[in-house]
Amino acid sequence: MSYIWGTSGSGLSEHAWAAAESSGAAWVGNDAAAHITLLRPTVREELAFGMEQQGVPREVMASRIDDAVDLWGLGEIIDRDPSRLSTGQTRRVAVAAALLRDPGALVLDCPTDGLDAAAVDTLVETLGRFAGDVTVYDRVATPLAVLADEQFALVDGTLTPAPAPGPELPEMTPASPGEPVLDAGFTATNGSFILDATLVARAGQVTHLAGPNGSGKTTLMLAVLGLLPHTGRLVAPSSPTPGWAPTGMDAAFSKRSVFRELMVGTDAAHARAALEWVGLEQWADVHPLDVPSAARRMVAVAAALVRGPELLLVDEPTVGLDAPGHRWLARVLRGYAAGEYHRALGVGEKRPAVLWTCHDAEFAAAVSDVSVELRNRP
Ligand SMILES: Nc1ncnc2c1ncn2[C@@H]1O[C@H](COP(=O)(O)OP(=O)(O)OP(=O)(O)O)[C@@H](O)[C@H]1O
Repeated sequence: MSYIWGTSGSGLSEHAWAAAESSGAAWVGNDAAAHITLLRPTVREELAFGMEQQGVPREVMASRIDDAVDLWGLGEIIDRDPSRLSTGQTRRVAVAAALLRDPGALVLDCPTDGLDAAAVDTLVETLGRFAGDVTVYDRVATPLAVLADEQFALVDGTLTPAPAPGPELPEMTPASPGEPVLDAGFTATNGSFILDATLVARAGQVTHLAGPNGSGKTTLMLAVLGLLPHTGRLVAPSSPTPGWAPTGMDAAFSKRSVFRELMVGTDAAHARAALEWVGLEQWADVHPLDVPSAARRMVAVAAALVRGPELLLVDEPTVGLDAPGHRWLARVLRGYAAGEYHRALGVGEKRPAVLWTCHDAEFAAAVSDVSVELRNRP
């Protein structure tokens, strides 16, 4: 296996795409949802799609799909709409579909993004057994790097032998727990999925919301935001409403510059304060979709915190982050909970609560004061 890494903005995804096109390798890009065809009503039929195009006999198709369902843990979602899955479920389906075509070579861009630890293990085992050439692109070292025969850095369009850096783990002093800002003991519904969750997020602390793919972490955030129905106890701040940075951030941007994006729902003074405090000044006049992925992630986080909410919800912000981006994120999440942004706004002492999700257990533990695990089955 070749492992190619680069910082955000180095042209990594373009390089990956070009490598796949020129070699004819099967390709799964960093946006797994873009691989879902939207032509098929169930995950089973989605998995069959590529093999149908290849003319694979029906019984061979059925048996390969059964094996993939076992391998990737897709049994619970096999009859579900493939366009309405969780982030990690979507990537599992995209990677499984690519492998079902029995390709001679594979190019994967950030393939562990959104996958839980069990799915990452499956990916490591599967690629370890894969007979053809595999090229993995990523912004940091992931568990797949151990399989690499060679590692290269992409710098100015040129590949240079160099090992990928791991995410930097911040040194942190745990924060003392304040009053509960979010107090939930509720049942929420997301399509046919029912989430039962009990959770408290306290002022001044960064709380990590853990749980396997499809366990309901995003569902919980959507219910707290009032975007999904729930019954039971849900005590959360209502003014200002909680800030939310979704994993799929690109669809959330609606303005033609970062500065204008930060002004949504607030004013220029807040936008300026968030721009400076997060450290995004150089991108102020750039269209959000033209900003490299790590800085784009910080635009999404800045847009969520700009109004100074008491509760900040951040869903899988490490997706798309390079090593410096991890350092940046750790500073922003911890600093926000410590009240640094409110001090920068000049509104006095306030300790908000931060609730976030992240499948990198080591990084999550290094950034968080407490961790709460969801164990619902899809
Ligand atoms: N738009 C939707 N319509 C119907 N069901 C959905 C939708 N989005 C997610 N689900 C289902 O709700 C369940 C919980 O999904 P959710 O996205 O909350 O999980 P998650 O814990 O955030 O997962 P991941 O770690 O993969 O991001 C899953 O079974 C998922 O398939």
